[in-house]
Formats: sequence, C-alpha cells, structure tokens
Amino acid sequence: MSLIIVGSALVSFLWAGSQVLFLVRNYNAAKSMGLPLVVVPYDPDGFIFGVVSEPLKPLLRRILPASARPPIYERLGPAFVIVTTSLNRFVTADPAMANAILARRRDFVHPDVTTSVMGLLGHNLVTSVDDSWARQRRIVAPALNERISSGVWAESKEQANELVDALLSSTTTATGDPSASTKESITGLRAIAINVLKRVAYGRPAPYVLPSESAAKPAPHADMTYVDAISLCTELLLFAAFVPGAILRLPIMPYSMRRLGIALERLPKLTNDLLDNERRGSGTTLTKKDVNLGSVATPAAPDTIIRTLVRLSDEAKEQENNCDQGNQTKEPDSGTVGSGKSQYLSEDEIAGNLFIFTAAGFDTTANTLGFAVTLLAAHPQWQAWVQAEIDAVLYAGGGGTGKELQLPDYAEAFPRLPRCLALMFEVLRLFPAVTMLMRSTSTPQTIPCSRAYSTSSSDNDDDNAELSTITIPAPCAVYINTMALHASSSAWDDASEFNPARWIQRISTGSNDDDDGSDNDGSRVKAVNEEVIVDHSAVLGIPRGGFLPWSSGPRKCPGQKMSQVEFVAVIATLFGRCNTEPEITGGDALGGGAEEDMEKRMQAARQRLLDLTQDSQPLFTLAMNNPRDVRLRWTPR
Ligand code: HEM
Repeated sequence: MSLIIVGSALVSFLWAGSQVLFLVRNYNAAKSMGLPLVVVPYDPDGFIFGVVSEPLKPLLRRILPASARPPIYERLGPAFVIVTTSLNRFVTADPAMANAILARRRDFVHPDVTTSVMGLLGHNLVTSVDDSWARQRRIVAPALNERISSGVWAESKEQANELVDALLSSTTTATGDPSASTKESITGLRAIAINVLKRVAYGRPAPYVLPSESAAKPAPHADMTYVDAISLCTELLLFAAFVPGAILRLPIMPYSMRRLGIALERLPKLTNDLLDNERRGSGTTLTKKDVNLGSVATPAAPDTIIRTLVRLSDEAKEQENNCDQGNQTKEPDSGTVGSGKSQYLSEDEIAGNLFIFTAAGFDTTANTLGFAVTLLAAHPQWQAWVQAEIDAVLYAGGGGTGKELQLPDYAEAFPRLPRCLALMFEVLRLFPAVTMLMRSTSTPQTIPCSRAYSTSSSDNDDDNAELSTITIPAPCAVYINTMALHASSSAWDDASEFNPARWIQRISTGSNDDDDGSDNDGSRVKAVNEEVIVDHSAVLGIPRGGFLPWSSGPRKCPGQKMSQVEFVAVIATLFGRCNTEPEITGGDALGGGAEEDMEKRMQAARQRLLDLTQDSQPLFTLAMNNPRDVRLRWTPR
C-alpha cells in the first residue's frame, strides 16, 4: 500500500516538475519576442483543463468582478504571447502580422486540432497542406464559383419565402393579430442555411419546415439520408470528432448522441451511394474550361457542387490515365502517385470535401443571418434603411403585395442591393463567424508588424508607427483574433457602433459604369440609386489584414461569394415582405406600472436583443448562447 502511495507521489512530483520545466523553457522562448506575456501554468488544450474549465465557466463569470476581466487587448496591445506548459500561443490583432501570416500558407499551417475535427469524414481542403492542398483547391474552388450564384439565389429566395409564410401563419396572439410571436426565428434561419446547401451542394431539394422543439423525432435507428447524416455531424461536430461511435450508440446515451453515432456508422455507405448515383445520373462531361468560365451556361452545365466536384476530378483522372497508361507507380484510388503530380481527388478526398461544404458553409452563414436579423429587430432605423433599398428593387417592376412581389433574378437584383451586403459586412465585422484564425509553426518565422512593440505598455503608442518585425520561435500556436482586429478603435471610426452605412459610398453618375459589378469580394456591387460598397482599404483606410471575416491569402474562404448571395437573398426576401420587432415580455417592463410607456418597454426589449447578441461565444463558429430567447414579432408589410 505504502509502495503505491510513494509511487503515486513520485509520479506526481515528476509530472509537476516536468510542467515547471516546460513553462520555464516556453517563458524564455516567448521573452525573446519582446511582446507582453501572459503566463498560464497549465495546458489550455489539455484534457484536465478541458474537463475542469467548462463547468466552472458560468461560476467564474459570476464571481469575478467585471474589473478583473477587462478586454485583454486594451491591457496588452494588439499582440502578445500566452505562455503555457505545452505550446506557446502567439495571439495577434495586428493587421500587418495577420496579413503576412495568412499569405504564407507553407510556413503557417492549420493546427492538428482543426485537422482532426474537419477531417472527420476524409481528407479535404481544410485538413491538407502543401501540394495536396493546392491540388484540392484547384478542383474545389471552381465548384463554388460564380456559376452557382443563380441557383443559390433562387433557392435562398424560395426558402426565405417559405420561412415568412411559416412565421406569419404561426400566429399566437389571442387577438388574432396577423403577426407571429415566435422564438423560432433563429432556428428558422438555420433551416434555410442547411436547405440551401442540400439543394446547391448535393442536389437534394428540401421543403421548408419551421423547426419546432415539440416536433416528433424519428427513432435513433430510423432511415436517414446522406444530407440528414451530414447535417447531424455538422451540428454536433465536436462530439462526432472526439467521441467514438461505439460509445455514442450506447443505449444509455441521449437521443441526439445515439442518432449521431448511427449517422457516423452509415455515412461511408451513404456517401458511396450518393457518388454512385451522381456518376450514374450524369451522362455529359463538363470540361474544366466550362467550369472556370463560371457565368457561361451550357445545357450540360452542372447545377450542384457535388456534380462539378466529381466531374472535374474524374476528368482529371481520365486525362492522367490516358497520358500515363500502364504507369505502375500509381497507388489505386489514392489521388497521389509516386511522383506526387496527380491532379484528381481520391474517393476519400471527395467524401471529405463534400462534408467540408456543410461543415464550413452551414454554421457560418446561419449564424451571420441570425445576428443580422436580431440586430435589425433591435435597430428599427437600420431595418428601414435596408427596406428602402429592397423596395426600390421590388417595386421597380410594378405593384403587388406579399409573395406576389418577387425579387428579380440574381443577375438583376444582387448588384442593386449593396445595403443588404453592407449589412452582412457590418454584422461580420462585429460578430465574425470565425473569431480566431488558427495556425501553427514548426520553424521560427519572422513577420512584419504594423507598429513598434515593447513589453512596456507606455511605449505602445500608435502614433509612433515605425515598421518593425518580430520572430516567432517554434513550435508555436498562432492565433489571429478577427474580433479584436475588427473592433480596433485605432482602425475603425466608432468601432463598437453598429453602422452598416459605413460600407456604403455614393458615387457620381457615370463613374465606373464599365465595371462588371461581379467582383468576388462584393466591393463593386452597385445599386440603382448609385450607391456602392466601399473598398475598405482604399476608402475607409483599413490596412490590409484589418478586415478578415473570410480570411485572406491563398486559403481565404472559397465560399465567400456563395454566402454573400445567400445572405442578400434571404434578407431581401424577409424584409421585403415583413417588419420585425422584439416581442415585449413581462421582463421588459420598467417599473411594471399599467401606464408603462410603450416606447420605454420597446426600448428595453430592443436592449434585451442587443444583450443576447453580446452573450455569444465561439462554439464551432460564433453563436448566441440563447438563440431561442430572441423572440421576434413578424408582421406583413
Ligand atoms: C458567412 C459565411 C462564411 C464565413 C464567414 C466563412 C469564413 C471562412 C473563413 C474565415 C475561412 C478561413 C479559415 C482559416 O483560414 O483558417 C473559411 C474557409 C473555408 N470556407 Fe468559408 N465561410 C463562410 C461560408 C462558406 C461557404 C458557404 C462555404 C462552402 C459551401 C465555405 C467553404 C469554405 C472552405 C472549403 C474553406 C477552406 C478553404 C481552404 O482551406 O483552402 N465557406 N471560411
């Protein structure tokens, strides 16, 4: 017995000693960077901290005085190092550093954690590096190009119209008021985002159903489609990535976990069936040129992302086989050959990339729509501002009401709705879906800084903007904090203010009329009333690397345009047909008297919505903690 106690004490002592040594080693390495340091004597990515910190979070939030947790960037400046017992974390909200890090994809690679989570169903764009990444990107990015915009627009419009119908018909007021008082607005938007992907990515149209907590659930073992399974994995991604399927399927597990376990078990077969179906169903061959042309529609044009992906990959494989017949160095179906020059995707990579469209495209777009609708309900002046533009587009073709007033097609409508796009930019500025762009280094890297840095806070003076460099010792985890970049008061005027109009510029008639209006970052989107989205670097003076909702550099989001088209179509449909405002609940009464001033209660309800947007945290992407508390009243216009 005493031997066990002595043994355990010795192991604990050795472990604690090793942690101290790691901490000292990391501290010395971090000190050489000359940046402010924060020392945490544990491993924030470790199992023990993960288990202990989660349940303690609400308690710490309550007991710590507000003064003990001021925004760290105010105290330390835009770049600092967190010294830990495992890897040092270099955290930056410096535009020049961010720009340099994102430009160098070979020096700064995605960390292992991203790879394990996103590689759940096979290698893909997000999990790969170097030549493998370049090969996949060449095939995957064209599958998301301008060619799909019309389909995204049409499907988003249809889904949003159905959401409006559902919201307006779910009247709950006893007076028969034709308004819907609902807590399902945010979940309703999530349903749109997944349904658009079902149609555009996988070619599986889905009728709109307003999600409801009380809806009957299928048995855990009931049939599921590929898209059902993939949506479930995306919703519960961390469980899917880290909890073994056999444990998820145990009868004692909660319903959602069991269903997830079944989904994981069935996905390989569901994926094979989907791909077989795709190959059997398509008799025409799409060339790379067709796809790259994007806007050129041909009768053989694919209208889904999966079709493009499979065709481009199969085509590359066929070409290679023709050129390289009999080459025995090829590993069957691996997508790589001995020389490493293959251009096609392996079956595993096709499966992985199909998953990544949902994993990368669903939560990001859904949460951005959720924040936007909540903010418009809290800011009626901005709702009216957006509606003025939508009305100009809707009524351009004549009269009508409700659903009869259809938005024109993508090509006609999208360029005329810059305010809707400005709304998206402003929402993503304040609530970036990806709050931390994570990278890691395995060799020391030198990068430029926007300003001179010093550990002494008195030297942190922006006016003294001499350019210098820092060297990041390796190995190191690198975090670019987009939220802090977007909230920097030295870069943005009234940084904390929600002001979509900051993105709009009036142009004089005749200028830029020859522009094609289809710039991929939306910066040329032009309205009939001669308003355009500003170039944030040139006009707002935001330095390169200062606005990164879709990242930048070679690994920037290939779904950027798709998400913009979807966002604008949904917002224009919802707010073309409806007004929304917060539901006034008992909790919004100020003083509670019967003669309570309605406007004051409405103000309190709006503030409650704003508080809900602030009460958010990055789960998979940034999301409100209590989306069902966003209770909105929708009324037809
Ligand atoms: C509002 C919507 C969206 C936002 C804010 C967003 C944001 C981002 C960001 C910040 C990255 C880079 C992450 C990094 O560098 O670590 C990224 C990558 C990616 N996104 Fe998006 N995204 C959105 C929508 C979409 C959509 C709709 C799709 C596709 C259907 C998509 C597919 C991808 C893919 C495949 C990557 C990986 C690119 C690579 O590593 O080469 N995204 N996205």
